[in-house]
Amino acid sequence: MDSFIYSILIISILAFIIIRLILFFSSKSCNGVPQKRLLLGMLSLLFPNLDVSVHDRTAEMLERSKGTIHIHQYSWFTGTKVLLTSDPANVCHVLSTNFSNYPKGSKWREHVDVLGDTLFSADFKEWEKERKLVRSLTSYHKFHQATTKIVWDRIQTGLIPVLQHASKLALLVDLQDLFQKLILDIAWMISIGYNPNFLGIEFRKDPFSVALEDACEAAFSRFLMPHSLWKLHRWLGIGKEKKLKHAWETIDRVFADCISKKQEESAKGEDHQEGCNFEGVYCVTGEDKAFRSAATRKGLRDNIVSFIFATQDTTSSLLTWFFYSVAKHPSVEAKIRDEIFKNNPQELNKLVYLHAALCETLRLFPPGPVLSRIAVEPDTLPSGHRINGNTNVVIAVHAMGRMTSIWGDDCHEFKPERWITEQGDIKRVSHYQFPAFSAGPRICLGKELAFMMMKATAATIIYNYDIEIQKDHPAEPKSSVVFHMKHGLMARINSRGT
Ligand code: HEM
Repeated sequence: MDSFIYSILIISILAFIIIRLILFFSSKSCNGVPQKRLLLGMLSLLFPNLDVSVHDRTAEMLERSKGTIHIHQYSWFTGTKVLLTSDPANVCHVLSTNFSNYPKGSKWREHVDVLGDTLFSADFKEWEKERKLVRSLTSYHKFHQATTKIVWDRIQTGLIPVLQHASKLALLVDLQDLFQKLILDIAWMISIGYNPNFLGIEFRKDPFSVALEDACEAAFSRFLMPHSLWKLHRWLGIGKEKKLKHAWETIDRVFADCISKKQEESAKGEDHQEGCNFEGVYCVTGEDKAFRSAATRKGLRDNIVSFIFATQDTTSSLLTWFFYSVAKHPSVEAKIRDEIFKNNPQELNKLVYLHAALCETLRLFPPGPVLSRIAVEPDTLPSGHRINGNTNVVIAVHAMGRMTSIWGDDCHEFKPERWITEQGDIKRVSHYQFPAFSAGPRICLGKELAFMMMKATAATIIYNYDIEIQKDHPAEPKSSVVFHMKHGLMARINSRGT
């Protein structure tokens, strides 16, 4: 029955799309870009798993239209007009100068409803309050000390034994899966001081990461579909909505399990993280002294799930693309290793070339391929485009990393050197030109933490092991709000005996 309803739905949607495409192609060109190319570009944004080179074509198309495309015709599909931009001046205007006119909007909140009511989905006053709360945690000096300790401890006692085991038995392992588990354990430790130990030589199933990935895919497909269509899917309990329902249950179950185990540990006096995690921050700020009550437990659940999502999906995705890129560029790997040997793998601030190689990965494979905002009032952008209220402004973060107008003719090359000044420091690049961590008042709150985790993990692995990526492994991105690898990254790990 389920597949019957699904087939009928797919046939009617396809018929609808074909008719609309015929009408679409018969209309005139937009900004001098032929409609066929425009459609291809839109499709690449909507279905990033077509292949990575389609993203290059989106960048080309944006370049031809001077960085901005106003797609009036697209409104038939989502019910909203779309303006796609890669122009740094527009990015600055939307994310900073005219910030109050560009919230994420109520649809965004609905698309990521699995995260609950948190900083990520809030706008205006509610967002200000949430941001203040999370900031009070991330800028707390004890939080930095505690996170650094947690990260190194998980690498030494969690990651190294797994890599040693895989190396000894010459196992083929999925690096993406390893990074997801490592960062997940770290994120749980940071948020409530409890280690669920997903990373281990038993290669235990990790239902939480799978659930988060499914939730990301469902959120992405909601962005692509007309509102009423995904709601119909949800009502019928089919497709990605069915997966999301299961994912939601899993997330809630794992959350409840971790919280109760944490409470057991606390009751036994094994709590070593007083005042520097989410549980603690509620106490530190006096926001929510009674967080254990049912009403505030939801607040705690939403904040923790969002924090883990922000930390785990982004950082593990970037680490995966980093090892993929480094494997394709042995000279870069040699330079990173040389730098680590000259310094100490734990002195992360001295590892400038490694930092540059991570920035280069962020440029070419940003974990968040697009940023989306909704205009409240009509506005004129610095590029001269006039938009109506309710226009969806999409910042093409992924395409921006692949544009000659921003990065020069060698923009497709993986060249960490572009991030290093003549004095040997990291080059400062405007966030409006490189919005991988977003920019303006809503800029990512975890940039330093992310770099610390990525550098510590990468330095440890490159210092101790040779990573041999499986030949001809397909490196395709998933169709998701996060740029995960669709088939993971299979590799063998050879110990260097250092
Ligand atoms: C490579 C790693 C990371 C990348 C590329 C990244 C990127 C981003 C981006 C693009 C946004 C803006 C999203 C939007 O406005 O739609 C964001 C927001 C945010 N990130 Fe990160 N992030 C990373 C790691 C982290 C980590 C480790 C944390 C943990 C503290 C974190 C915490 C946050 C928070 C709390 C926000 C919401 C800020 C707000 O809306 O005011 N991120 N991040």
